[in-house]
Amino acid sequence: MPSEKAAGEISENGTSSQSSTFIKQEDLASGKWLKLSNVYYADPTGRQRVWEVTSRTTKVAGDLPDAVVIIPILRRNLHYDCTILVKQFRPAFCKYTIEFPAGLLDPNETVETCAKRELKEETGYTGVVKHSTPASALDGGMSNSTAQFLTVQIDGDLPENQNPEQKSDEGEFIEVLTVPMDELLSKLNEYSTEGMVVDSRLYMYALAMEHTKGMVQPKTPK
Ligand SMILES: Nc1ncnc2c1ncn2[C@H]1C[C@H](O)[C@@H](COP(=O)(O)OP(=O)(O)O)O1
Repeated sequence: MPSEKAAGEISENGTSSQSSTFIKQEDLASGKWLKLSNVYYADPTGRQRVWEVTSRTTKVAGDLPDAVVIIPILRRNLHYDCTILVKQFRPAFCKYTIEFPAGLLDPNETVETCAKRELKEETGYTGVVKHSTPASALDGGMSNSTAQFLTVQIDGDLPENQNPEQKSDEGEFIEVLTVPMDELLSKLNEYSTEGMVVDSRLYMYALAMEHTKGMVQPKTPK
């Protein structure tokens, strides 16, 4: 029989017996690309609280992601499987970052079309979408920004993928890195040591692959 819970207590599946509710949003400042707002809400005890939130002005619709992130898998005859990463200067850090290819969703564009377009623009490669995630939070503590992650398989033996040529936007200067999947975590550690900032989703992807190889043994219930 389920045990009784105190008000606001979190259950095993993560739901709360009382929930927080939105009250109102007050916009504080807006630029061309980003907006800063105060979001007022009531916590589970009924107390009013405020949170500072950033959002993108480019959001197409609430139920669509702001961005699409591509997980490229490059398959070639007689080669180990590789992934394709992008290195670019990010003004937020004033440093170079290492990320999966990604981009903002354009109006009237599907996530699949966006993934293929961004992959072509940023890396020159053409591929096939194999898997897509739901929209997930990119930095929930400070922003409502979301992304869908699309796994795209690239047949590196096809003629169109022999000499991939980027189609960069004006002001975009992107270096393409081809990294064997097997060496991903150690390569990311190297980039980090060299002073580049590695995107945390990419880092977690590499770390999870190591976990599945048994670096960290999942605890099983006794
Ligand atoms: N905070 C910001 N400040 C200035 N330009 C921004 C911006 N956010 C987006 N942009 C513009 C610059 C580029 O033309 C474009 C970049 O879009 P993208 O290639 O779709 O995404 P990403 O930069 O994540 O790869 O959007």
